[in-house]
Amino acid sequence: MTITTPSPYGQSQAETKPKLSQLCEHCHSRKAQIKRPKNLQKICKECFYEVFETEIHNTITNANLFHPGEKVAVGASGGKDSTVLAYIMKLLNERYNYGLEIVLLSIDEGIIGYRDDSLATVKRNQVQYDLPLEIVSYRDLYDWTMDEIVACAGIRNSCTYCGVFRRQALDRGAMKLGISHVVTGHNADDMAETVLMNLLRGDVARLEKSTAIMTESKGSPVKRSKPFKYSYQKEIVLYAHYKKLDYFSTECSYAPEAFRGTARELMKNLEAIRPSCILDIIHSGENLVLKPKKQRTQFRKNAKAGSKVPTEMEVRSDGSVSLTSAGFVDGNTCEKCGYLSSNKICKACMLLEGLEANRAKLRLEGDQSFVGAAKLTRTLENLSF
Ligand SMILES: Nc1ncnc2c1ncn2[C@@H]1O[C@H](COP(=O)(O)OP(=O)(O)OP(=O)(O)O)[C@@H](O)[C@H]1O
Repeated sequence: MTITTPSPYGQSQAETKPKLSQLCEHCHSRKAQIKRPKNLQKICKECFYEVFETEIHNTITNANLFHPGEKVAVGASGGKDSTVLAYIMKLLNERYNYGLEIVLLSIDEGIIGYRDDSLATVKRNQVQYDLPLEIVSYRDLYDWTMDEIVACAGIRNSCTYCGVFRRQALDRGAMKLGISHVVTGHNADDMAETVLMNLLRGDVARLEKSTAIMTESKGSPVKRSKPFKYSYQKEIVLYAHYKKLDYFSTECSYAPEAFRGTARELMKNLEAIRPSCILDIIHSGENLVLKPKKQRTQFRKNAKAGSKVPTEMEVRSDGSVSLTSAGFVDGNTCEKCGYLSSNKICKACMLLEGLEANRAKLRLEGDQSFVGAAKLTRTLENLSF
């Protein structure tokens, strides 16, 4: 088999699997079978499993991610990252006696032909890994599915809606299970991509948090962590492939957020020239020293006073939606849904308000059809809330 691995020096080139005569650079006894995307080391399958698993264990222990007796939910989408995460969490928990109680938590966003198929994979994983599974749907929580949202609000902002709703849905699902820690399959590529994106957008507030392995949002009792913070996407795929894990590999039916897609392309091009750049970008993000918050807040206030003042929701020129804080304090609950929120109205309710307004507008215009309504989608893509 030919593995297409980019050259670390200059132009991309197809590199073949190490020659069978080459010995593993790790154990020096077995034949090398894999060239590690992270450092181009030629190693055997067994050593690859060992280094890959040990690096994740080291990430977990260095960051003190868990404590014995803790109940942890694995955000399980059925995709490669979270499938490998569920497998590895179970494996490491048993190997190193973390003492965790692990549950699979899936969100059904209501995307026909995508999420229904990937959830079927999670249901098989539940049996394969012998882990309990909880499924929470947007339909039950918000009375909207993503298919309906896209038909109503257009495809351009779909990632924003989905991201806000999923975050809250994961929290709600975890709280329902009495769990206050969710782990997700976000990997090193995702993290480097986020650093780049925030840097390119000048989003200093997000830049500061983008390399955190554990995050706790204001107003949420559920913390999140990323045990794959230093794991390369390509290695996760190789691991899933060689371990023959059962995962769903189709991309989401809705286009990725435009700007993230561009940052991803940029990352891939950089990785092709210099594989270590993924870790280097994360390292740079970790070591960025930002101005003290007070000065930055003042700077933002001045900028706001002199220019267009962003309201609670702003549709940016690249099509993404920015939800800005209205300045309320921690510990509030949303006035509409009662869910914990640092704002008067939680982000999910703000988005739902916009959707309901659009739905009402469409009804006034006499158009009742939502699902698959291309004309409607085009019209609504020009609307902002
Ligand atoms: N529907 C979902 N239900 C539960 N967790 C989810 C869901 N979607 C995403 N996640 C969590 O968020 C992580 C990042 O999701 P993202 O949509 O960026 O997908 P991805 O990089 O393709 O990951 P995966 O391969 O696991 O689908 C996933 O690894 C998973 O842990």
